[in-house]
Amino acid sequence: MNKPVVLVAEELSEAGLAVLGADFEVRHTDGADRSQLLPALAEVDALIVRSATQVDAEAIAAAPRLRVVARAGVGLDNVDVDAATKAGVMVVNAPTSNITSAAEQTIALILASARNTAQAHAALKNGEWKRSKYTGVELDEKVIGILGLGKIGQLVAQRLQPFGVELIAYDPYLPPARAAQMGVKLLSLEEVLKQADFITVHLPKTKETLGLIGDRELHQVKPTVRIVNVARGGIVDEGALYSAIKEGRVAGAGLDVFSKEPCTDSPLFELDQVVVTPHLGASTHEAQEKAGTQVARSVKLALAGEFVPDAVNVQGGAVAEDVKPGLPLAEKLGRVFTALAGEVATKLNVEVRGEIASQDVRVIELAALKGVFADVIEEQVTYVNAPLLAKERGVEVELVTSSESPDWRNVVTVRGVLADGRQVSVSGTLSGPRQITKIVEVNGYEMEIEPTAHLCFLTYADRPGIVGVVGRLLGEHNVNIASMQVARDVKGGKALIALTVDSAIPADVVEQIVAEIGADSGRSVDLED
Ligand SMILES: NC(=O)c1ccc[n+]([C@@H]2O[C@H](COP(=O)([O-])OP(=O)(O)OC[C@H]3O[C@@H](n4cnc5c(N)ncnc54)[C@H](O)[C@@H]3O)[C@@H](O)[C@H]2O)c1
Ligand SMILES: O=C(O)[C@H](O)COP(=O)(O)O
Repeated sequence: MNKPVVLVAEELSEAGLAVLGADFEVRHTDGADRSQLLPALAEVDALIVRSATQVDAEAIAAAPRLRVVARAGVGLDNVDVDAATKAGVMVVNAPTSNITSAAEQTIALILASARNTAQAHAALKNGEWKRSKYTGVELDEKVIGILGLGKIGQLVAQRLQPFGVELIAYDPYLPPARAAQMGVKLLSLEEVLKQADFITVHLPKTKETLGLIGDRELHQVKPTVRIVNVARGGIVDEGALYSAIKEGRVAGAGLDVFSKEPCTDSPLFELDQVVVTPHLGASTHEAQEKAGTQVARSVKLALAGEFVPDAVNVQGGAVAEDVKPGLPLAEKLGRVFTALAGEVATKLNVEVRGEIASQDVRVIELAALKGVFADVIEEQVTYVNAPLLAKERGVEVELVTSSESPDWRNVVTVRGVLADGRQVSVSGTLSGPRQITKIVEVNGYEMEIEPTAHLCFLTYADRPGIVGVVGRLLGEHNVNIASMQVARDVKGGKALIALTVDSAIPADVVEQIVAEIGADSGRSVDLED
């Protein structure tokens, strides 16, 4: 069997490659070069990138087999997550892998900017002993303004605390109490701009943050302010920063990131007050090892069809161990549901009852939806795009949970209303120490059958002789019955036959059975992939 192909489009640590191991065919390309990247994507199952590869809609469309894009780092501004979601492609990152390195790089740039370290170093190596020119400022008793008090902003705050600084921050999405716990006062952007002696940026690059620190904002700051950006280029407008420094409205800057990268030529480079590094925030051995191994583990999980905790475009959080076995069960129930319904429902309830219902079981809803659409949609259906497919088709989906489950430890039910108002339901459980998957209810009839590769359900008016007719017709068409159960509401009422058979029952044979026994409905279900 061919091994899944993992395309590594930027440098990945040896440790990351080692985690991938021998089960994958690992290919390499230069992701920054479109003419190499696009053709290389044609056969890949997974793509691993850092920040230099644009994983846009065009790249995703060039990869028909793609199942996961893994960003070996934090920022996802180079990945079109919406396009990936529509294509059913999971996107993962390594959200904590390089935050310490980025925070340390921030401290380095703050200090370098305060003490002119880089400029003095360059001058001295050039034979110039200039002490007064490079007189700097202390951090002690200064006000540091942090824009974005998230993971990195918080680490920066912790690391600055011992310098005797006052910490203020702008982050409208963080509760003030959480900031106060860290000794940081949350203020408006305007107040931070007015009060800060140093401003350090730790925001994601989004529509709101692009150009957030522009000309207007740089007219509000102290002329002694130094601005450090280790987040993303463009959050601080480069043209506005250049003018502000030139005009003496800003004292200096430390920049690790640029609006267009690689950036080897910028008016800012001409200014002695500006210290720059080429996007080195995450470039430490430690961060790269963590990023590489984390994304490699995520890629393995994703290609094994398992839930990936670091996936950014899958609803629900980490999956508890006792919830995991419910995923293949729910997916099977979703497939049986659609086969029984013969159409996509207008309203779907995914019910989880029993012990596991006390956990976060949103992923069971996803698995059921994945099953519901698996056999009716041409494109690949995954945990990623299943909710989107439901939304696009106007299917209302609700997750119902209850710790009460009278008959079974845990039961999952997929219940739906069809366009004509009919209701269809199927329930299943994992039974016994071997956790065998069983269907325990169909359309209100109790039963116990294993959802093997080929199933058939017939609903008819209860009367003698029906089982014989079904057996004879299947025998005549060489379909071997593995198991059969008959359930009914009341004697002489409505009855249901559930069959497991050894081979698929051709549609015309089902029709013939339905006709001969005068069944209300007959549905065959093939769960074999
Ligand atoms: N230079 C590097 O090598 C390097 C390394 C790692 C991360 N980064 C970048 O650093 C930045 C921060 O990363 P993080 O892991 O701390 O992210 P994070 O998501 O943990 O934190 C971001 C913070 O910004 C806040 N925020 C979001 N939008 C905002 C807005 N419009 N106004 C004000 N606050 C807003 C959020 O509430 C959050 O607290 C990202 O841009 C990331 O890409 C750069
Ligand atoms: O967002 C990130 O993780 C950092 O900016 C690092 O990017 P890099 O992996 O390209 O160094």
